Amino acid sequence: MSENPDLTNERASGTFETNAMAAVIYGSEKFAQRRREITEAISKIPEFQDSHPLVFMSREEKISEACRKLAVLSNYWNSLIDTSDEEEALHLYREVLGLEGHPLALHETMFIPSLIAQASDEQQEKWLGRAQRREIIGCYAQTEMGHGTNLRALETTATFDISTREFILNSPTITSLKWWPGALGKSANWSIVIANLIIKEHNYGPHPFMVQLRDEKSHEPLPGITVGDIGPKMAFNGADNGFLGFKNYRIPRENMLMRHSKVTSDGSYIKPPHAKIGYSSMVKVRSRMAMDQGLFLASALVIAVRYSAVRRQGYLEDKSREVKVLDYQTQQHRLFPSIARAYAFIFCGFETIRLYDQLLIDVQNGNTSGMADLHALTSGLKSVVTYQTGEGIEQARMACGGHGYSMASYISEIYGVAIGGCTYEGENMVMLLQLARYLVKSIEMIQNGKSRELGPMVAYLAENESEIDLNLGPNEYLKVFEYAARNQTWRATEKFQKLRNSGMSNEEAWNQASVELTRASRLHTRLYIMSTFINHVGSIVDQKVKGVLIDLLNVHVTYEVMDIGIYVQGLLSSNQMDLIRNQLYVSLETIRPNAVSLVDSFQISDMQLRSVLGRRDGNVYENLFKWAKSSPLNKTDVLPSVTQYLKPMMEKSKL
Ligand SMILES: CCCCCCCCCC/C=C\CCCCCCCC(=O)SCCNC(=O)CCNC(=O)[C@H](O)C(C)(C)COP(=O)(O)OP(=O)(O)OC[C@H]1O[C@@H](n2cnc3c(N)ncnc32)[C@H](O)[C@@H]1OP(=O)(O)O
Ligand SMILES: Cc1cc2nc3c(=O)[nH]c(=O)nc-3n(C[C@H](O)[C@H](O)[C@H](O)COP(=O)(O)OP(=O)(O)OC[C@H]3O[C@@H](n4cnc5c(N)ncnc54)[C@H](O)[C@@H]3O)c2cc1C
Repeated sequence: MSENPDLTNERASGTFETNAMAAVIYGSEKFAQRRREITEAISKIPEFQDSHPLVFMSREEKISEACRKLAVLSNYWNSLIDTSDEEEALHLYREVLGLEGHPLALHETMFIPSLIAQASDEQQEKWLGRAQRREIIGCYAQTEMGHGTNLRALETTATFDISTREFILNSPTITSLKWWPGALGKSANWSIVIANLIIKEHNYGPHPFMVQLRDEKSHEPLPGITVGDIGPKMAFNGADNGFLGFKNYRIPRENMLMRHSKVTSDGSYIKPPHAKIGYSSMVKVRSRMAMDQGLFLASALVIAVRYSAVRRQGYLEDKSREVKVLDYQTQQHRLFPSIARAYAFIFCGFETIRLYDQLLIDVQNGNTSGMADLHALTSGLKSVVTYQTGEGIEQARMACGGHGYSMASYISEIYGVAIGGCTYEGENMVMLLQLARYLVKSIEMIQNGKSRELGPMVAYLAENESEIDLNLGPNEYLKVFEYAARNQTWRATEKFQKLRNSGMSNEEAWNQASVELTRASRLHTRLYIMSTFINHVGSIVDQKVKGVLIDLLNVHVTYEVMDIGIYVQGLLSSNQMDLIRNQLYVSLETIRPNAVSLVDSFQISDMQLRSVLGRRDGNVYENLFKWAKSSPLNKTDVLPSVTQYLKPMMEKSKL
């Protein structure tokens, strides 16, 4: 079937090459090209296709389907990608497995990175290759039923038995059961387990241990291990998140991951170079989240924008034909700022991934000085990005009207998976408060006359306000954001200090200032996102691409400033606010002809999107009907439930 002419026309109105834009989105022409090649190669392998639509499958079927594809994938892995390239691997996983989770997701995202960051050279020699070759499947078991946030209260213990030189693992209570780890329930046979290290009755706090859970031949749980699946979730049901308990389960001393902290055979403890170095796997995942969430948001927008260009409803001036709903200003206001955010998040993602890779090298060389900065940055970024991604996906769903609510759109599944990011890798409020600690410390440095020692990301906190001339473009909007973030950070810090100085405990003062503190963290992070977007656009060479991205940046800066209006009342007059509002409306119109091309540029395949509404060819209606007919409920005209219950009920009512 040929392409829907409405989409053909939209594509013809684009002013730039989508391949050139994809090169900007994905950081290089080479990688954008590799993504296309991988997608093309996968499309020719029939076993990678869903055996039937995932949305009609039960959980067991989803997990089985994911395992089937992983088994097929193992035959093609080396021929499809450069296995040393993490981004290629991720693209392959996304294309083949989609986003509903699978038994290797945590193996790749946390188990292997933990071995790289936490295992000594000898331990890597023993386990890393096996993990990378997928001879074993691992997970990351940290969260317990009773505690996920407050790691200092974890209850699982690893007690050193000096006589046998083993650790004895125990789960002393119900609440100490590990709860949530992905792939733990049914798939993983090894795990990195975070447990309190106890030597001679002294608790040294949470440390990582390499623990075998299941027999490598029979896959049966080993004696002393209780393990299983925690049941269905809001989404992500292709993953077997699990529970895990230990009863006097012994592992050799050499199974504590000892790159940083160490326990010698005589039970001596050697401290790590930084107290929080064991938290690196979390920082690794957080540093990826802006990218991953940006792609979740992008997926929902591809669906909503393409569909809005083929969906016709109502009239504007021309009464001879209904308009594309994408021509309504409300629809543009609902979708275009999110397109800008998706671009911005991906740009930020590349930046934080690079920063993590650099930090890993620094830490391996004994330099831990960058840890606090990256922890603060990624804590704020994961919180803001996951929240705004959730908002953007939900707006995309509503923008598709009734069909958006159908699983045929697939947007609800994208939403369910993405929104999990607000919780996993540190609950958002908690992580905003981690960033707030860093911001408060920065203000205290300024108060103590140490402004010069501030890092580049917080230097603006020490600056004075300057006049704003909004006609000058994005950098002036950045100043508006700096003003808002600076003002709020000072106000929140002063509130905290005032409460503390009034005699309140540090903890209670912090708690009573915490809503204001989280607001400061959000503004600081949104400033970082805007500034990264501006810098990125500034570095683009292709003039056509740059021109469109400047238009998109204009949508971004005007929308973001309008969105934080309450924080800039002291800086901007109501006339200036009106000016910005009008600039936003103008920029929505400017970007309109490029809307479809901007989402096409994400180059997310139909196979990955799984959306009837978001099909690249725009042939929505005939496929929607086909999809509905394939619903299991339509296998027969008369359901057994009708025969068994409704018919007798109706018959009875006739009497
Ligand atoms: C290659 C191919 C890849 C293929 C991949 C396929 C992918 C497929 C699709 C994937 C899609 C989805 C994947 C889903 C994956 C889901 C993964 C989810 C995994 C998890 O959730 S794991 C569990 C995560 N848990 C958490 O995040 C817990 C949150 N809590 C904490 O982090 C901490 O407890 C805390 C809140 C930070 C507090 O810690 P603590 O009490 O110890 O510390 P204090 O508050 O007292 O702070 C002390 C001091 O320490 C500083 N600090 C804290 N953390 C760090 C750190 N990480 N680094 C540096 N410094 C840190 C803190 O700032 C304080 O400093 P200060 O005293 O203020 O100077
Ligand atoms: C899809 C998914 C996958 C996961 N995968 C894994 C995994 O692979 N491995 C793993 O170990 N874990 C995993 N987890 C667990 C996850 O990391 C935790 O659920 C998360 O860190 C939040 O911790 P919690 O559940 O204890 O929340 P809680 O801390 O109980 O949060 C409840 C509420 O209390 C608030 N709160 C808590 N502490 C504070 C505070 N100090 N100040 C202010 N407010 C506070 C929170 O903001 C929140 O509103 C996963 C979770 C999900 C949803």
